[in-house]
Order: sequence, then structure tokens, then C-alpha cells
Amino acid sequence: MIEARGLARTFTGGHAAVEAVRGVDLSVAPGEIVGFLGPNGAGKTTTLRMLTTLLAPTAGTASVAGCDLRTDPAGVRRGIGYVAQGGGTDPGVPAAEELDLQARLYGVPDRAARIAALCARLDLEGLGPRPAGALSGGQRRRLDIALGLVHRPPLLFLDEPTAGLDPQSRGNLWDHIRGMRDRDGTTVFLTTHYLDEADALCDRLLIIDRGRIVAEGTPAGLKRRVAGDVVTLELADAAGCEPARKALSEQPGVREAAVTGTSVRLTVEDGEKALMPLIRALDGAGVELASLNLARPTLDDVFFTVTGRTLRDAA
Ligand SMILES: Nc1ncnc2c1ncn2[C@@H]1O[C@H](COP(=O)(O)OP(=O)(O)OP(=O)(O)O)[C@@H](O)[C@H]1O
Repeated sequence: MIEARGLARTFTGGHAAVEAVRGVDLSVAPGEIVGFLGPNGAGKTTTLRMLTTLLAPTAGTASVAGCDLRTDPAGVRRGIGYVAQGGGTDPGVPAAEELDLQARLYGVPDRAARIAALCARLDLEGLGPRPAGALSGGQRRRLDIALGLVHRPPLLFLDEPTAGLDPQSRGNLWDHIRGMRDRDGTTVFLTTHYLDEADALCDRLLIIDRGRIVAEGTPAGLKRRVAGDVVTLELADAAGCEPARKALSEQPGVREAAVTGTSVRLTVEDGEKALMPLIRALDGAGVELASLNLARPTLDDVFFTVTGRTLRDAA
């Protein structure tokens, strides 16, 4: 659905050129919900604006919804829906009018039926007469999404879809986004800087930092592959730390072992599988264990592993 190679954009015009996106390769398959995750200023919106034909790349090529970005931008626009950060509705215009105008713009043949179906899907029924400015934050986002979907695009781009929404409205919007994929097979490419959103909603993630993709995979796969599980063993006596570190670091699946105070912190491939052999190894080395903790990594740990910063520090 999306194939991009070496996509780049440098902004000139200020006193210094800004390399906002520095050669991004990405592939998105039909029916996927792909999250583009990164701190503020990482290059998410710039990439999205290039993929949606709103901004010309300074380098690279891309095929989006089956059309070439450079040679057939009109074809790309027909095949995609785009919901900008904060949406694009006029606060004074009734929701029904916005939807009707959008449907006319795209020449949708069965306008009334299409709008009714979308309103039913996105829980907007009965809200048509209300101006967008009189809708709740969640309702306005759902209206933005309905506007993006009026012409039945197979691919929908969402820029920070849940920014500024309360937790309940965010969860509700996630359900709607999943529903569009599950019922209609809509492919969704969204940007976010929320770790929980990336984790809960997306099938696959691309993590971008300073204009470059630094990691990609499923949320679970990334956490396992990039960060590993963390096992912390608290020892009864600091004297046991060094023999423990040596014995434990020789165990299969142990990637790193570090000592702080009376504890040994291990990064392991599969924490649950590793626990029993680790305890046996400690026993074998004659070291007494006081307590033990297994922690699954977060996407923030993944970001830290690949960039040396946390997402929050980087934002
Ligand atoms: N029109 C522009 N002119 C100059 N620099 C720009 C322009 N648009 C974006 N930039 C810069 O390019 C970089 C990437 O910006 P971009 O908006 O793509 O980041 P982002 O990851 O979407 O951030 P956010 O999460 O804050 O929306 C930033 O340093 C930004 O200041």
C-alpha cells in the first residue's frame, strides 16, 4: 500500500537548512495499522505530508495506494484519506454540511447513503445539525475521520489522531480505527508520540528520530528484540555480586549483566524461560539470593536502546 525509498526533505529559507527527513525507507501492507512513533520534531508530520502529496520531497521515491508520488499525485490523492493534526473542520459549519461538501468535492455518487453509513459507523448519528465547534473533542475527531473516509479510500493517514483527547475518548477512537480496518480492510498509517497508543493500537511500528527510522517491528517484537527482558536479582551479600555476575552472564540467552550495589541486572532474551536456569546457576556458584524481579521492557526502553535517550527526554 505504501513503498517509499530514500524519502527526504530539507527545509531551506531560514538562516540554516533543516534536514527534517533524511532518507526514509518504509513499506506498509494492505490492512495494516502502522504507527509512526517519535518525539516532537522527529520528522513525522513532514513524512506524512510528503506521502500525502502536500509537500514535495527533496529526494527519494514513493508509491502510495498504487500510484507514483511524483508522476501521479492526483492518483495518490484519490486513493487516500488524510486527517491533519487538529483536523480541518470549520467550527461554525454544521457537521452534515461539512460531510456533504466533502462528498461533492470527491464526486461521491451515493452521497446521502455514504454519509449515513459513515455516521452510523463513527457514532455521529444525530449530530449533523451541530456546528463542529459545538462537538466534543472525541466527536470532532470522529467527524474529521468521517471526512477523510467519505470517498472510500483504501488508505487513511492520521496525524496525531488522539492528541488532546481524554483517556476515555482516546480508547473509543482506537476502537473506531480498529473497526475501520477490521470491517472495511482500510489500511491506516498514523503518527503518534504516545507510547500507549503505539502499543495498544498499532500492528507494526516505525520509530523515527531526527529524520531517520531507528527501529521497526511489531510492538511486542521490538520490545523483545531491541530491549530484551530485564531480570534483577537482589543478593543477600554484596560479596556475591561478582561471582554471580560471572556465572549468570555465561547462561544462554543472557545479553548483558551489570552489578549495582547488592543487585545484578541482566538483560535476557526471554525472561520467563531464563528464570529457572538463572536460579540454578546462582545456586551452583554458591551465591544466596534475597529476591528476584522480572520486568518486560516498554517502548521507551526500545527508544532508549536505539538512541541513548528516552522518548520523553527527546520530546
Ligand atoms: N516549513 C518548515 N520550515 C522549516 N523547518 C520545518 C518546517 N516544517 C518542519 N520543520 C522542522 O522539521 C523538523 C521536523 O518537523 P515535523 O513537524 O515533521 O516533526 P514531528 O515529528 O511531526 O513533530 P511533532 O510531533 O511536534 O508534530 C523540525 O525540526 C521542524 O522544526
